[in-house]
Amino acid sequence: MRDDPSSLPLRLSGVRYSVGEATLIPALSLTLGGHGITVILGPNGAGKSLTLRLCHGLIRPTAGSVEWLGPGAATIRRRHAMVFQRPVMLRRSARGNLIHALALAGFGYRSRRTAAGAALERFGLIDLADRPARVLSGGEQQRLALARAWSLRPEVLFLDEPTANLDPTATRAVESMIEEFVRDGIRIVMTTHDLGQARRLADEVMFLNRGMLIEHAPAASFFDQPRTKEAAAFLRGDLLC
Ligand SMILES: Nc1ncnc2c1ncn2[C@@H]1O[C@H](COP(=O)(O)OP(=O)(O)OP(=O)(O)O)[C@@H](O)[C@H]1O
Repeated sequence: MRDDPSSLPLRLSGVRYSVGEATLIPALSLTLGGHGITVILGPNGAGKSLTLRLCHGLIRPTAGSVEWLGPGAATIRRRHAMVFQRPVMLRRSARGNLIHALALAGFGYRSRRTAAGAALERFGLIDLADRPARVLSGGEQQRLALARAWSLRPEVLFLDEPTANLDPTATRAVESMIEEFVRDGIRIVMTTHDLGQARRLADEVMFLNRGMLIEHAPAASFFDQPRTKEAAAFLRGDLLC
């Protein structure tokens, strides 16, 4: 568990995001605090990835605000990281990719080698350490991307469909890593299209449709008693309009 001051809660107030004439997110307000795993659900094009990108600061709202409100929010070191559906690996070994990310984050020569070794050990990647990262399988690359994010010690980790295109064994391996992150005190915010995975992992669910937050509820009540007809239809597998 971390003992440094938290940068959470994260508050989005009246966030609009437009590209040209198109308003993709009309008005999003939400607060993320506490611990555990928030799963963002919704049909294709609902705005799940855009919401993660807005939270992480990869894109800026056209209107409204994204604010980290905790006492640790002002510290210089970036407190949040994001892992994408298709991880970007540099043309170097698995270990080299970790060391490079740690160097960019300001780790010294010795400490980045130690931290990279620790991440490879911790997540069962040591046998792959010297292989070129780009020849690793999709599941191995995703585990390496997660280990790379973990090694940077983020407080919050945004994961965009971390198991898309992975087989059940690789999916399970990634889910185990996510559960370990939570045990380490990392706050997870992730998207998935896998409802089984959402049920296995989520502490709370944010359900989006057409760029709007329709429900934000504890996972048990969302799955057992969705409050809106849109969420109920989504859980039944019906098409939403
Ligand atoms: N730069 C952009 N320019 C125009 N439209 C965009 C842009 N980025 C996203 N969109 C549109 O915004 C909508 C929401 O996109 P987003 O990627 O957040 O959806 P999503 O919920 O993650 O969908 P999926 O489940 O298919 O990944 C989509 O209709 C998408 O086409």
